[in-house]
Amino acid sequence: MRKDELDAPRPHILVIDDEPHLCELLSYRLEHHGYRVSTEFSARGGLEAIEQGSVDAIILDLRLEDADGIEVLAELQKRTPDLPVIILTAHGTIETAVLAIQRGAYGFLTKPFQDYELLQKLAHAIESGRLKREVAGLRRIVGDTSGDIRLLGTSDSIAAVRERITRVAPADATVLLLGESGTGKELAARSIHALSARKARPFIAVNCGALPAELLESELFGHVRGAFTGASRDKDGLFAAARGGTLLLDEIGEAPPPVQVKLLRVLQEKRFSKVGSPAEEDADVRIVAATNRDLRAEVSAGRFREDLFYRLHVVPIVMPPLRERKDDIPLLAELFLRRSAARYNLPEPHISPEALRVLLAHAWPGNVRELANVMEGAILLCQDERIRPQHILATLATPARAQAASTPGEEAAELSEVEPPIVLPSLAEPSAPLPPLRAARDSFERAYLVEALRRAGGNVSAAAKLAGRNRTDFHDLLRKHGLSGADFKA
Ligand SMILES: Nc1ncnc2c1ncn2[C@@H]1O[C@H](COP(=O)(O)OP(=O)(O)OP(=O)(O)O)[C@@H](O)[C@H]1O
Repeated sequence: MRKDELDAPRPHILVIDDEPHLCELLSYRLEHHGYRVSTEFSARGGLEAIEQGSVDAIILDLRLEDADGIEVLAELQKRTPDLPVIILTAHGTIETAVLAIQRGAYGFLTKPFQDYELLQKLAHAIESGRLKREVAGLRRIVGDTSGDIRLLGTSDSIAAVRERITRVAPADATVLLLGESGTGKELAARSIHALSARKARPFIAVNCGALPAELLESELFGHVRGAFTGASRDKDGLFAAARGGTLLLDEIGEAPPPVQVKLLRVLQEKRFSKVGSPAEEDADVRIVAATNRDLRAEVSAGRFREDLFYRLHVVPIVMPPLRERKDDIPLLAELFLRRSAARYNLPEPHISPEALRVLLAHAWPGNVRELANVMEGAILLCQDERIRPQHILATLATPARAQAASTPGEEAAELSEVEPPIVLPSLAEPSAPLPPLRAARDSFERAYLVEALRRAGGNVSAAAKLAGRNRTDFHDLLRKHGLSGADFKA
């Protein structure tokens, strides 16, 4: 080994796998190649371990005894988005591994794997994590705002939301953000934090619907050693981590009843206790909650506590759906086009007036998130300086196609040429920029889902069957692409 290699700190790998034998084997192999290795046998232990910091990459088994690997991955992504995760999977679970990649895992290895595969993937993953952190650091230095927290748009309704945010942000009042998926609730929460006196302290978002009650409770409030099997040490929760800052309770409508009880106490008394401990601590945290459910209906149905509802409903802010503020579409579409062009290092095309009309005709069930995805797909399909209707239609849901195709004249002729249901970036065109594999795969996946829904007449179970996927996975895919079965019903 060279001297500089000896001096360099050894990359730290965290292995989360409930098979002790495999953990031992991986440690042995990786340590032999100069890595520092820690192992955890449970999701809970793994999540605790990354809080100690200093991990460079994670190897995660998708089948853990105490949690579903996909959910653990989502949690890891939320807490440490730049930390690369390599998934370990057995034969026969490749589909899940692919889903994990779509959810942000760096890569996957199928058991049994060869040393060279493991080492190669790890080296790439660590390098990619390092670059991401470096870029994020540079962005902070040059004040780049592509991770922007402003709610853009010139419509009256979004201007009213911005104004309300500006007014309530400095006060410490609890804010409840209501609105469909993809309307910008999380972005609004970040704006509130950034405009408040707490801005120098942490902003932490937690999805209350993603974890089982017990795990969520310990995530939020922490636990003491011995509180439950496997609680081998005291651990702080997110209320402690966000001290002085803001905690976004996302999908609050899905919070399990025991967690609702504890949250009510925090809102009433500003105090909480760790799981398993009688001692109380101050909750110096501003709470922002968000939901796409009708919380009043949840209260009436007995699924959400009425007292908690009133505690949260201090300052409600309703995020308008994109279809009700179509004036914002041109500006947002341009913005997402510019961002995607920068991301893929492509020239910035213009949106043709015909393409803009298609954008304006669509109902946007997935709201701003869907628009961002469609513009990303369009730039990858576009081969010159103009985004045309077919680039939009290739990744857009059916209703816009139907509405746009009824437009008279030349434009309708252009639209009728775009029927092929699944359009791939033209790989046969050597002069066209080759999109990154992942983006091309996403673009294809979306067009495929649109076609499956169209053929199944909007029936999600039937479409899932056509695609050979189970209903839950299929729903996840639809959500990812901002698609809804309802839009394909006759
Ligand atoms: N007005 C806006 N200006 C700029 N970007 C926006 C705006 N609204 C939403 N976005 C972007 O759209 C995407 C979805 O927004 P966000 O995650 O905040 O929505 P959400 O309502 O929290 O969705 P969900 O309920 O599914 O969690 C994000 O990338 C966000 O930055």
